Amino acid sequence: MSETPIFALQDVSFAYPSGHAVLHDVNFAFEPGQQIGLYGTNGSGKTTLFHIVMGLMAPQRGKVLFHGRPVRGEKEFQALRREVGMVLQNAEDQLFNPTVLDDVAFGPLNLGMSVDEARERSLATLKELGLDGFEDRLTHRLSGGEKKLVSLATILSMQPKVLLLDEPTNGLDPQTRERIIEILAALPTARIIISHDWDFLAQTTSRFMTIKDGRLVTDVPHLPHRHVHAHPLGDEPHHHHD
Ligand SMILES: Nc1ncnc2c1ncn2[C@@H]1O[C@H](COP(=O)(O)OP(=O)(O)OP(=O)(O)O)[C@@H](O)[C@H]1O
Repeated sequence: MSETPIFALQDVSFAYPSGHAVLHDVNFAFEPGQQIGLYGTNGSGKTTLFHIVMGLMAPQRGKVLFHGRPVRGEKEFQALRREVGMVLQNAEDQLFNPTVLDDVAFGPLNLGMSVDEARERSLATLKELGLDGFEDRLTHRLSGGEKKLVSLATILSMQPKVLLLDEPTNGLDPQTRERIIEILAALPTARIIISHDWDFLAQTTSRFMTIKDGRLVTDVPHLPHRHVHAHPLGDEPHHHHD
């Protein structure tokens, strides 16, 4: 018997106001403990899917469930966002405070922590990400990779139960990417990670899902290799039969 999903999408269809239909009858249940890599070609609707889960956009058909109940209003989505933290594809969209500490402490303060607790939590998170000493830096002056790391810190500092990461390794150098792998590999937190970086997904998730033509089409355990050279969901390798 499976546990109640943390969140689920039920018959979700979504089109942008331009008429561009992106998702078609998507059904998906995210169960506790799952660590999923989400793959799909550019423009296939991965980010859109995340935005619908978080309540940033409403589907024309179907619904989002949170712990088995339909999520209807902003108040209910706020409850969902306490458990599900999303790191946006574009760090610039996530950072809106003057300093790094303000940004990283924003979530914890919002969750009701005291200023001291929030500061302590934020400094610890920054340290974990190798960003000691960054707390007083001005966010708008950071490099692209640093912004990416700080945006991850703004979510990790809230210690969400589920992490939704939208292309977290984009623009990172190999060492920084490796650090993110180490951090995520050590975290037990359930997650969905959108990425085209197979090796990264192999090290930070345990299943693959693909989205194609607006439908979730694959859900397979993926290769446990540390270095994945082949496209695991691509063409079948040619088998030679005797
Ligand atoms: N605000 C919008 N208005 C109209 N169309 C949009 C809007 N945002 C996204 N789209 C279109 O919807 C489709 C899905 O976009 P989405 O960002 O979800 O794809 P994605 O799978 O995350 O892509 P990528 O891998 O390139 O980030 C794309 O064709 C995109 O051009």
